[in-house]
Amino acid sequence: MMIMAQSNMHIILRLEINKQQISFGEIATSIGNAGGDVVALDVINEEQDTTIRDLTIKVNNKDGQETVTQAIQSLVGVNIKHISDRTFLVHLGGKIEVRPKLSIDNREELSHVYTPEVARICTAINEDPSLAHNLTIKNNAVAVISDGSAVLGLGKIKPEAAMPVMEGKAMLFKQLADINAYPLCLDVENTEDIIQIIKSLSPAFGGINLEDIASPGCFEIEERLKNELNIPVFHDDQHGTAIVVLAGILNALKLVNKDLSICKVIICGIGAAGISITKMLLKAGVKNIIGVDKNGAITRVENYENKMWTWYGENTNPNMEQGSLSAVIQDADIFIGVSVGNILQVEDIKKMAKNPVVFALANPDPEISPEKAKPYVRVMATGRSDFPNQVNNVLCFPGIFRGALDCKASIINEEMKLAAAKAIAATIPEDELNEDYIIPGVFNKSVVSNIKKAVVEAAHDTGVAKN
Ligand SMILES: NC(=O)c1ccc[n+]([C@@H]2O[C@H](COP(=O)([O-])OP(=O)(O)OC[C@H]3O[C@@H](n4cnc5c(N)ncnc54)[C@H](O)[C@@H]3O)[C@@H](O)[C@H]2O)c1
Ligand SMILES: O=C(O)C[C@H](O)C(=O)O
Ligand SMILES: [Mg+2]
Repeated sequence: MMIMAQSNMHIILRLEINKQQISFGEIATSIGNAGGDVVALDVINEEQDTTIRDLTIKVNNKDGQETVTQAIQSLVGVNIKHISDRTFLVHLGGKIEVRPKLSIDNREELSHVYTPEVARICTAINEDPSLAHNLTIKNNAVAVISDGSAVLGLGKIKPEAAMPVMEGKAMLFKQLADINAYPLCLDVENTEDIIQIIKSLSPAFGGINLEDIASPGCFEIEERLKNELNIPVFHDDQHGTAIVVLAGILNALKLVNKDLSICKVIICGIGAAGISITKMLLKAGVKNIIGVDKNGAITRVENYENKMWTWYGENTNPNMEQGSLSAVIQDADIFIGVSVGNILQVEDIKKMAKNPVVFALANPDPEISPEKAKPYVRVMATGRSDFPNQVNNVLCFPGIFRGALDCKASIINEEMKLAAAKAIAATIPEDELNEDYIIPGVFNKSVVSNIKKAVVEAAHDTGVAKN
C-alpha cells in the first residue's frame, strides 16, 4: 500500500497520567521536543493520583506521529490508552444526512405530506412534469456521481472508497451554496451503462455533477448526457478545475506582469482536468501550451489511441517540442500539474523563465511540495486547503450550480464558465493581490454570490436560462 505524505495531521491521544510521577508540563515539553504541537486538551477523568486526558496534537506527517508517540511512551508515569486520528473521527457515520423540512406530529399533518393527499401532487406532476421543479426537491438537488475510476490522484478505487470524496463535495454544496447534493458512487465500468444509469436517475435532480471519472471515458459520458438530458451536466474535474485555474492564472500574471499570449505553459497530466484547462487557456489567448503525460510531450507527429490526445497534438505545441517534462519545461513561464504527486523536481523549476508560476494541483500530494518549490518560484499554488493559494474546484462548483439552478439553465455553457472564472479572479481587489493571495479562500462569502451573479447573467445573455 502506498503511504501518502500528509502535512498537518491531527492525532488524539488518550493518556493516563500518574500525577505523582510526572507533571503535564513535562509531557507537553516532551511532545514539543518530538515535533508535536498540543492544540487541545480535554480532561476525561480526574482522580487523586491519576488523571485521564485527551490531547489533540498537530504533527507534520505519519513519521511525526510515530516520533511523538515514541517520546510519550519513553516517559515514566504515562500510559497511552488510545490513539485516534481526527480525520477518521470526523468521518464516523459519514459527513452528511437528510432532514425533513417540517415536523409531522399528527395524522392530519401526515395526510398532507404522505398518503392520501400526496397523490394529488403526484397527479399534478404527472399531468405537467415541469411542476416537479417546484413541487419536489428537484430544483435544488444535484447528484454528485462517480464511478470511482479516477479518485483524486489515487486512480481507480472501489466505489465505496470514493464515497468520502463525494460526501465531502455534497457537504460543501450544502454549506457554501445551500444546494442539496447526493453522493452516488456507481459500481459499473462500461461507459454506456454509466450513461444509462445517470439518465435513469436524472428525474430526481436539477443538475448532475460528474466527479472523478477517468479520461477518456469522462468526455463521452459528459457529452452524451449534455445532449440527452435537459438539466445541466458538469464534469467538475474538467470544467470546475479549468475555471479556477484560469482565475488563478489571470491573477498570478498580474503580479508577474506578463500577458497570457506570450507565456509558455506546461500542462502535466493530459487527462480530464489537463484537457479542459488547455481548452480554457487556448480560448483565453495562450498560444504556446505543451501537454506532457507519462510518455513525455504530446505532439502532432505521434499516433495516439486516445483521440483526445490526437486533438491535443494538433492544437497545441506549436514549436513541436519533444521529450520529457524536464526537457520541455525549459523557459516555461507557467507549470500546471494535474497528474500525480511528486513528479516535478526543483531542478526542473530552475529551468523555467524568470518569475515562474507553479500550480501543482494533484491531490492529495502535489506534483512538488510547496516547501521544496517555494524558494524557486514566484507564485505557488496547490489543490490543498493547508497551504496558501488553494486552486481547487470547490471554489467553483457551488457557485456555478447555484447560478444554473436559480435561472433554471438547461446547460452550463462556455460563456457561463468564462464568466465564473472572471468572477472568481475579480473577487480579490487588485491592490490586495500578492504571491500568497492570488485566489480567494473557500470561506470568502463573496465567491459563491459573485459566481452566481455572473453565471445567471451569462445564461440570460446566451438564451439558456428559463427563469
Ligand atoms: N486541484 C483541483 O481542483 C483538481 C481538480 C481536478 C483534478 N485534480 C487532480 O489532478 C489529477 C488528475 O485528475 P484527472 O481527473 O484529470 O485524472 P485523469 O485520470 O483523467 O488524468 C490524469 C492524467 O495524468 C497522467 N499521468 C499519470 N502519471 C503521470 C506522470 N508521471 N507524468 C505525467 N502525467 C501523468 C495520466 O496518464 C492521465 O492522463 C489528480 O491528482 C486530481 O486529484 C485536482
Ligand atoms: O477533490 C478535490 O479536492 C479536487 C478535485 O476534484 C480532485 O479530484 O482532486
Ligand atoms: Mg475530483
